[in-house]
Amino acid sequence: MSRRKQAAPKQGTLLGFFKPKVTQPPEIPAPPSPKQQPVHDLTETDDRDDKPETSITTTTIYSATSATRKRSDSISSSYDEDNSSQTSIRSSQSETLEIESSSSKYNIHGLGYIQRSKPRFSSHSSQELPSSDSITSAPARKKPRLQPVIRQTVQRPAYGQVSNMLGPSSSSSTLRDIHLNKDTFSPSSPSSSSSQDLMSFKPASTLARRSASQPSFSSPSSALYQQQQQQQQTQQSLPVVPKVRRPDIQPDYVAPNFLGSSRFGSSSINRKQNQIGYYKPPSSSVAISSEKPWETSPIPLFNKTPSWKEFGGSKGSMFPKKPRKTAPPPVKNKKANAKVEYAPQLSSEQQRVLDMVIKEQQSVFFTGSAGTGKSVLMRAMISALKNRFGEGVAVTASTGIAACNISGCTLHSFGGIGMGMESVGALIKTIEGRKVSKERWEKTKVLIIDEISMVDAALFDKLEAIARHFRQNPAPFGGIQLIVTGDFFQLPPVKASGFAFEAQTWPSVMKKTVVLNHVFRQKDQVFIDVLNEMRIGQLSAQALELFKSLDRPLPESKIEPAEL
Ligand SMILES: Nc1ncnc2c1ncn2[C@@H]1O[C@H](COP(=O)(O)OP(=O)(O)OP(=O)(O)O)[C@@H](O)[C@H]1O
Repeated sequence: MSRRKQAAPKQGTLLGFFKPKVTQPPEIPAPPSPKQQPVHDLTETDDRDDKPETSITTTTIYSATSATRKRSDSISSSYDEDNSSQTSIRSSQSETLEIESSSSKYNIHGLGYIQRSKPRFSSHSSQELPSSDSITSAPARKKPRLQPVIRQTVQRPAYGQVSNMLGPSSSSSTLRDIHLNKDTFSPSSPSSSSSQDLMSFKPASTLARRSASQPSFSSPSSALYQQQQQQQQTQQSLPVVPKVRRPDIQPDYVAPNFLGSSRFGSSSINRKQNQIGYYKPPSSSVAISSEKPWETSPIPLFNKTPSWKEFGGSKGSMFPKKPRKTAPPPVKNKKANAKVEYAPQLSSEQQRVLDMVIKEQQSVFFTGSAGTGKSVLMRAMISALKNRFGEGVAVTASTGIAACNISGCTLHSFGGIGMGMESVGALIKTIEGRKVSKERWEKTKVLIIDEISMVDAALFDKLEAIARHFRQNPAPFGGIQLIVTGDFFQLPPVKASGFAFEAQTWPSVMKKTVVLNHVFRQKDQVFIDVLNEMRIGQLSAQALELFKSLDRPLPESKIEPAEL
């Protein structure tokens, strides 16, 4: 403290030439010797270095003094209205500022405030600043040691406290002026207007390092100090809001607490301790008298942080999801194991064919004209065969569409032969490389082929040889019961190697052939007879007259008739 008082401005000292109305650039005084260097608060702010600082660079001094001048101008502008006594305040405060700026070469934090804020007016011209020549001619000095900027613990005064700090005649001062001052200085007696009191200003950083617990405006006579005391008393007198445990009655809606969600990275929060159940009244003057504030509070209480399970969603999801149904037990082959219940009322001829297949277990080829119920009979057979043999029943067709109609696969896919263009030996090698196809040939007991009219003879012979090879059975088709249906009067095979019934192995395989004659699709017997004659390509005279009687011009349409 005693050292700080020695830093008062004196004529002829380092700061003496920074008078407000100097018009010529001041000369740069020679750097004082260590012995002449005034001792100031630097030793108090930095305990590591008790040596007086002599390494003030010229630039720092000029910047600091220039800034100080601006600061003093802005402050003095608040006083230069009609109070002459404040002139001394201005000058003394200005000197104090200069002292602080010059003695504390590290007063960069105070300087920063000045540089960011524009002076409200400038009564001093730039001629007061030293010229660049004088700066360069200044002797080189030791590089200053930068001090860390200590954050102020001074409580920022409210707007209404500005006048109390500066006195009754300082109503024109603004918070900005106080803001500039409070970062560097703390008035020990703000209400005093004498220069001596202002000279006793202390750097706020020094006060902050001395005691953080002491208020910056510690004078009991300070209005700010009194207001702080009143605030503390008011806070102590406020009612204590009790912490409410989780109520027994759950509210209808529980808002999600996003902080408790692991999605936001706070999954480590102990949710038991994260119960909000804690009602804070909107106004501190309102106290809760009820033991169950959620019953009387108009504000809905979020009594508990719901977990992601309680909220009905997955982790990180804020929307409830439907409970997932329990998965059914795994089934190896659902299609094969499922019992097919298809038992239409079959005609007598249909039933006879079914008995030949099921009871007599013979390979049967049944055919018939359009609408005789071949597909209906086939479905009934599949149902009966699957219920009996299970996975041993292979349902195939010559085309994909026909296979879909009976819930099967193509004959090529079943055999694992691709396009089936290679020789039997090559196809056998191909199948041997496919474990699934090989096992299928070995395990199949009944092979169903629909739309046999599109299967060429060569393919039929290849399949028969492949079956005998993999089943190691010299019987026709390796002992597989063959159920074949189709109408050879309908679509022929794509490859013109002959129909399937023209295959060499066809007679040995198909022991039974049944022709269905009852047409279910049409009821007009004349029309049925004409269709049957057209099916075999032998139209009678009556059929020709009937068709000619139907001859008429087609209505104009964009749809062109298909060419068969
Ligand atoms: N036993 C039956 N009782 C009653 N209606 C039947 C019977 N069998 C088949 N039908 C009906 O006859 C119609 C033709 O049957 P389906 O399609 O099986 O004949 P299709 O021989 O397969 O014909 P297409 O050769 O043109 O494919 C269908 O409407 C079907 O419902």
